[in-house]
Amino acid sequence: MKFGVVVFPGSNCDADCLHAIKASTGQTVEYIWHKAGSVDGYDCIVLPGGFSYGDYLRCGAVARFSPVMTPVIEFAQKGGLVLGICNGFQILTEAGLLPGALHRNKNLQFICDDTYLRIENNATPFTCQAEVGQVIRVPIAHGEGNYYADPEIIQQLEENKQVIFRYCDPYGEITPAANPNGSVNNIAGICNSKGNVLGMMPHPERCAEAILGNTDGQLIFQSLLQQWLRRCG
Ligand SMILES: NC(=O)CC[C@H](N)C(=O)O
Repeated sequence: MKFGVVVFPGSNCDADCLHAIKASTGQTVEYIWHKAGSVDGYDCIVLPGGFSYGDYLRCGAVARFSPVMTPVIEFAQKGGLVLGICNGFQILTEAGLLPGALHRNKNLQFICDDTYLRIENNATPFTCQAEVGQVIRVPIAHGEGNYYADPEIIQQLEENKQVIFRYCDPYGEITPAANPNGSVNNIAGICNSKGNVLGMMPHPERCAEAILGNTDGQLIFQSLLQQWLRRCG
């Protein structure tokens, strides 16, 4: 399986992603420069976290027009796997590959903290190695992570089980206190209706190695590998 991690000007989690995906899956992982005109040959595209284009206008609003986004959108529309982490999630909403938007955090501050996430759906390529209801600990680091969509969109997301991760307490309870940024329904990550595009604000690449004291993030990368082996192996 071949992963590609897109590097935008201002990405700062690209190296972490490349390293964590390699360490978690043993697969080939390469950088893709934002000016690339093609993503041919990749099985999964990762849009990493960071401050693409200095977060000018809104987070992700400029990166969405990077040349690489044309082939990434085509790849996603053909069913290719796309994972957006933090700034990557923001870029996916700006590009229209995922519904809704990431607003400023409710407290208007940049938040860097550990969060607990409840896995809401394991019938996706990103969570097939997880149990529904499983709680994982994954850090966040963002200023604009407050997920918002119109009530009709939220209803659709909930009915179609497109909410994949929800902020919860350590016991899996979805409480207002466990919601770090004001996201509607404690939403931390969603997928598109086909299930091949996922955006999440927390950073699995920052908790995917024993030396970091937390390997929970491996679950996402290992799920991607397992579903690929099942389909193509
Ligand atoms: N870690 C990140 O990707 C941060 C995303 C974005 N710059 C924000 O602050 O919300």
